[in-house]
Amino acid sequence: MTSATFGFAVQATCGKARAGTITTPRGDIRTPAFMPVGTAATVKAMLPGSVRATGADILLGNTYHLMLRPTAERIAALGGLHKFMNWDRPILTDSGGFQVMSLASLRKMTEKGVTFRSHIDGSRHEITPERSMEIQRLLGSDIVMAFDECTPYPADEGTARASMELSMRWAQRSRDAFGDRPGHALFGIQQGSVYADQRAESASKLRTIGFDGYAVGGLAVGEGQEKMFEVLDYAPDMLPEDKPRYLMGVGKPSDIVGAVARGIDMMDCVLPSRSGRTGQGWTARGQVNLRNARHRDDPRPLEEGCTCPACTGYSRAYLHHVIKSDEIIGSMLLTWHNLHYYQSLMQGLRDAISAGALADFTAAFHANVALGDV
Ligand SMILES: Nc1cc(CSc2ncc[nH]2)c2nc(N)[nH]c(=O)c2c1
Ligand SMILES: [Zn+2]
Repeated sequence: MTSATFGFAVQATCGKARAGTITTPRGDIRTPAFMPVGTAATVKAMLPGSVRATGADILLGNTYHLMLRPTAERIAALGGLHKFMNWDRPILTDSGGFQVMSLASLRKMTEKGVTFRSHIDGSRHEITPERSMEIQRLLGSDIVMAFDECTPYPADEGTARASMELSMRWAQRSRDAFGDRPGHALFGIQQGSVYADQRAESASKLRTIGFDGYAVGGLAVGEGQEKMFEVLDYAPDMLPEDKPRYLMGVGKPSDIVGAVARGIDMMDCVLPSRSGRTGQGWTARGQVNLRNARHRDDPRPLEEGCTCPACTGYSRAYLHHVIKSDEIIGSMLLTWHNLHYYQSLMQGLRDAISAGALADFTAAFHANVALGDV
């Protein structure tokens, strides 16, 4: 299905959890949704068709990486990011601030924006809310993120407040620069660290500005699952319930189950792809480290019953061998399996919410993980 405009409809709820659909001109996104990360215009070790085969409806791109190489102007001249990377479904792009703070050097932040030197070749660059909106427009992304500062953790109340207030001023400038782009969405990003009053002020400011969706930012920054859930016990409720809620940078499977139960509709994380390349397999029974010698004679698949190419075509012994030998197929198979597992988890969550049985699903999820890998 496609729609000329951007829309969101909730089809079912179970407690705070919602099952819904985001409609975009490039296709529908079933929520709760997990978005694979395609930082440099590729989900590493995967062809776009393979990403789709895992069940992904949308993937992520990165303003920071693409502005440095090959540049947004070059991608625009070549027809935009969808054509460039051969993915014709929705793309969400992050706005660049988070990556600048975590990757670039010689960073200088002012009210205007951030100047920095590229981690690739040391060249000087500047990102402002206006430049971030221009880059994401040049890329052609369907969901654009406001330019924000992800408040580091831990931050005292004064530091968190100054950071949140800067992000809210940048959110207004992002909205003003984005303009009116039917079929394209602009998402605001809530900050406020772990302080409920600041989270409320941030949400209120974002509502006043008005966005097509709202992200919970400033989490998954080292606070740990318990603290993250403590904030998620109230922060998503502060955001408009008729718009998608996106928790940025999350997470491992148990993070995802807990976040969905607290009202989150969209998540993204490099974990399934990045850890796949190091030989980590994620399964319903927990993590399996294929580098471990205990797998070298094991003829069984990574996960019994999994229908992905890694589990239907290969043994643990083979996966152990190609991972230890650093063969490219090892990254391909483990990434595919992990993304397939994550999408299966999302499908299970969507089905459980629609059946009003999320508590049972959650209990079974934790019971399976407790069984551990055999
Ligand atoms: N934890 C976390 C992760 C990300 C990157 S999400 C991402 N970008 C590309 C891939 N994934 C964040 N991004 C922004 N803009 N703001 C945040 O507060 C924030 C917090
Ligand atoms: Zn599998």
